[in-house]
Amino acid sequence: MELHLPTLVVTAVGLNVLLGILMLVIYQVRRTQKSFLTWACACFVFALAAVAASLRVYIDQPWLTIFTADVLIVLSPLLALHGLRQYQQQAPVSLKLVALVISYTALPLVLLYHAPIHAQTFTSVVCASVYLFAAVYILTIRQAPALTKAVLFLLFLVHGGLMLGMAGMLFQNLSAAKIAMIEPILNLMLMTHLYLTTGTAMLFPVFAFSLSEQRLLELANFDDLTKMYNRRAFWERSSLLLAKNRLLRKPFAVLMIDVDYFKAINDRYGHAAGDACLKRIADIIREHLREQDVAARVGGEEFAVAMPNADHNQAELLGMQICQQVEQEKFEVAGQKIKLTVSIGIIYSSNSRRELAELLNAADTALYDAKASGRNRLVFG
Ligand SMILES: Nc1nc2c(ncn2[C@@H]2O[C@H](COP(=O)(O)OP(=O)(O)OP(=O)(O)O)[C@@H](O)[C@H]2O)c(=O)[nH]1
Repeated sequence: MELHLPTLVVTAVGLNVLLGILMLVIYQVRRTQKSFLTWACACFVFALAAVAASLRVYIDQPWLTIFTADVLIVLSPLLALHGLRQYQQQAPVSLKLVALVISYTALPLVLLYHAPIHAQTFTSVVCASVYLFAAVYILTIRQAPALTKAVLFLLFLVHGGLMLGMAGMLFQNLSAAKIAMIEPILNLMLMTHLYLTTGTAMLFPVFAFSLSEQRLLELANFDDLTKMYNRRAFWERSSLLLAKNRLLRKPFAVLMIDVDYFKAINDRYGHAAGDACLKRIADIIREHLREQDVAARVGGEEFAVAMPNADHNQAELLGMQICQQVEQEKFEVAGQKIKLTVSIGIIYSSNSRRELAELLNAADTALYDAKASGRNRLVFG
């Protein structure tokens, strides 16, 4: 295959400058998202690096075409990674890691830049490490949508592998004569590197926006503490299930679950301990649900479960299991063992004819009765 490296370099530089400008425009609109500014810098730095490196053929100034170019080549993915960290943490992120890697890169390059092949081998190893680190890092971004995450992971992984391959080839052929022999392969690798960098940069805005979209959905539907549905999402989902069951004349049950004397737990052990208990109770509820059940945290220390197509015994069994497990559990918080109980009100509709609001009110009344008659029990409404 005929390689037109100069054309490709010009295209890559042009695209990265354009991408950098695009990120700057986004940053103007979203001043709070510093990551766009960092990604813009990464694009400009990459374009500068490509220009500096390509001048090698025309001028003999190794401090610029090798030392400066190689430092910039390492700086670009480091900045991209820094932007990802800023986006994930949504808080100021220290530049320590960037400064550290750049210092440790620049120092050996001061000694190596008069031997271009050695310098290029070293730079490839550092870049490979940064890309592989970024691949692992992207997997830790929990709330990222799976597809964008997988594509970015693959891009970083392939890029890391490519850089390692490049370093390996350069290392085995350290003499200039041998390098001339493998030049077409090196050029191909360089081309792939330019494509991969530009492709990755293009993905950043997509990644950032899909992450915000995902976060918005999470905020709209999920409770932050327990990761259960919130009251709104519970209402939406159980209304649909109830309507479907009504058509099929199938039964429907609702459980309202409330932690007993929870105020005393907060007062005695602190709010953080209370939070940890709520999280554990949410897990206990989750562990006993059937696949089709919908559970939610509908109030401070109140949970609800909708059980479509469940008979009376199944609703009672779920209530008993939750009651018993909470009672048996020793909630370990900050080295202390806390005992808790829950009260449960259950309402059962054999043909799902009642409205959701009516069922929830009836389950609430049953819960009130469970509290009034001594707590740590379940009562059917
Ligand atoms: N830790 C923590 N506490 C919460 C949260 N939401 C509500 N609470 C607390 O839950 C407690 C509920 O207290 P009450 O409604 O008086 O009920 P209780 O003490 O559980 O008593 P009974 O329900 O009558 O058994 C209050 O102290 C709230 O501050 C939360 O997200 N985290």
